[in-house]
Order: sequence, then structure tokens, then C-alpha cells
Amino acid sequence: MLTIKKLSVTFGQNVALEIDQEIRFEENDRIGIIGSNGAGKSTLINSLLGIVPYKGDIQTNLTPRDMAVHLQENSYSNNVSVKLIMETILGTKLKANKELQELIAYFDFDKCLAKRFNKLSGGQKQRLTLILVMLQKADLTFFDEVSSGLDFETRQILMTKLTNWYSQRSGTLCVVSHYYDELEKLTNKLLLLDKGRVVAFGRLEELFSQYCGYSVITVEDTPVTKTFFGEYRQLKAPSQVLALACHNQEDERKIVNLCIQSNINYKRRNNDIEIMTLNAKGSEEVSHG
Ligand SMILES: Nc1ncnc2c1ncn2[C@@H]1O[C@H](COP(=O)(O)OP(=O)(O)OP(=O)(O)O)[C@@H](O)[C@H]1O
Repeated sequence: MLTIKKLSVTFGQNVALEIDQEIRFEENDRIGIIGSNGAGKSTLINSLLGIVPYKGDIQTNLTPRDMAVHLQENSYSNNVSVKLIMETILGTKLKANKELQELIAYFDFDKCLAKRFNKLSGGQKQRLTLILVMLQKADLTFFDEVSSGLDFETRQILMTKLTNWYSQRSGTLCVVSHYYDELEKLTNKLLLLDKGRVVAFGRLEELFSQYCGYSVITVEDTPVTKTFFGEYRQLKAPSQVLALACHNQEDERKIVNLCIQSNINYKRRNNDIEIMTLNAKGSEEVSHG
């Protein structure tokens, strides 16, 4: 549905994005876009939406009408009620639309309907845009840091709703997030950007297998565990975590048995985006180094 053949965006002297490999978004893909601050995630979305000028070749059969977007900042008229904004954008009446009523109730948004947009809090503005984006049922939907600024509980409620909502609906999703747990729930492909370049792109399980192996066993990182598991391949991992790569089930059994015999607490993961990302970036540094 959308293929990036080549894409570059510059702001003055600063190259914000330089993609020179083919990136394909297929129908019903759930793509997580990940990368540190300034990696080019929002710039990528903005260029796909045609909001920022770019050089390159993006091929798509979609028009802007087929896309819905939840950006970090969205703005609407302050002259009319939020209810009227919703009804106008969605081309529907609240009392006739069961899905709209359901989302308003779910996100506890009833008390905001009579307000003007500029009287909503940051979190309420987020929820308004979310409801609008979820109901637009676009072929391609972008969520740019949809849960940033939300408290932990609201974030969990939102992610559960989004995951359930899109598990029953078709359409391609592009989700920018700094939260690995969100991406593990919602996405099946990953685009990892670093300093405007693509570090990795592909299905989660393929990238995991490429950079981590069959599975990963994590234990607490101490001098004792480091030595104890010295003969096993230790992956890059967040601080305090020792990540042991298992190439196959046999490997996994050996490490798990060692943990059990030695009373070491462990976790087994086969989709850990954080560890996968650290190792993908690590291999990039080595190959460029
Ligand atoms: N309108 C702009 N004018 C000038 N520079 C910009 C503009 N938008 C982005 N940039 C620069 O382009 C680079 C990529 O920014 P971008 O917002 O795409 O990063 P990001 O990955 O979305 O970061 P974050 O996680 O902080 O939101 C940064 O160096 C940023 O300063």
C-alpha cells in the first residue's frame, strides 16, 4: 500500500532523515516506529503525510483522505463545542452512532462534550483526537506518541482499548512510541531509526531471531551471575539485566536448569523489543565502527 524507495529530509544544514533502502507498508501491518529523541520518527510520519517537504520516492495508492493521524499536537476550532467538532469530522450524529457513544464512555469523555477545545486539559485533548482517529477507520493510521503525558493507569487503559479495537479491525497502523511494552502488544513489524537512518526494519520475530536468537533468558546482572554464565553469549541489555542468548530450545533448557538448580530468578522472552533494539544498534555501531 505504501513503499518508500528513497527519502531524505533536511532542515537547513541538518539532515533529519536519510532512508536509502526500500521500506514497504503492507495492508494490515502494525508497524512500530522506534528510536531515540531526534531520530527522525515524527519527520518520517510528516513526510508520508506530505506535511514536510522531502526529496525521494514514496509510492502509494493512498490519498490523504485514506489516512488518519494522531500527532503529538493536534488543534481544532475553539468556536464550537467539542461535540460538534466530533460530529462534523466524523459526519455523524452522536445519538445515532453507537461506536462513538462507546468510545466516549470508555474514555470518560462525556463531561467534555459541551466544552470548547481550548478549555480541555492536555490529557482530554489527547483523548478527543484518539476517539476521532479510531473512528475514522482509515486505511493507514498514524499514532505519534499517543500515550505520552498520560499517567500509568490511563496509559494501560488506553493501550488495552487500542489493542482490542485494532485486533478486530483492518487497516495499517504506524505507531511511534518510546514504550517497548506498548509496541510489543500492538505491533508486528518494527522500524528502528537512529540519527535519521534505518537501523532495522522487518517482522518482530525475524528481527528478534536475527539480533537475539531463539529466545533470551534474563537474570539480574551481578559479578556472580556474569561469571556463572560466562560461557554463554551475553547480549547488550538494559542496566542491571544480564541477557543470555539461546540459539535453540536445548540452549534454553540448559540455562533455565542452571537457574533453577542455583536458585537464580529468571525471565524468558522471545519478543523483547528493548533488548532486540539495543543489539541491532550495537551491530550497526560495529559494522560502521
Ligand atoms: N521543523 C523543524 N525545523 C528544524 N529542524 C527540525 C524540524 N523538525 C524536526 N527537526 C529536527 O529533525 C531531527 C528529527 O526530529 P524528529 O522530530 O523527527 O525526531 P523524533 O524521532 O520524532 O524525536 P522525539 O522522540 O524527540 O519526538 C531533529 O534533529 C530535529 O531537531
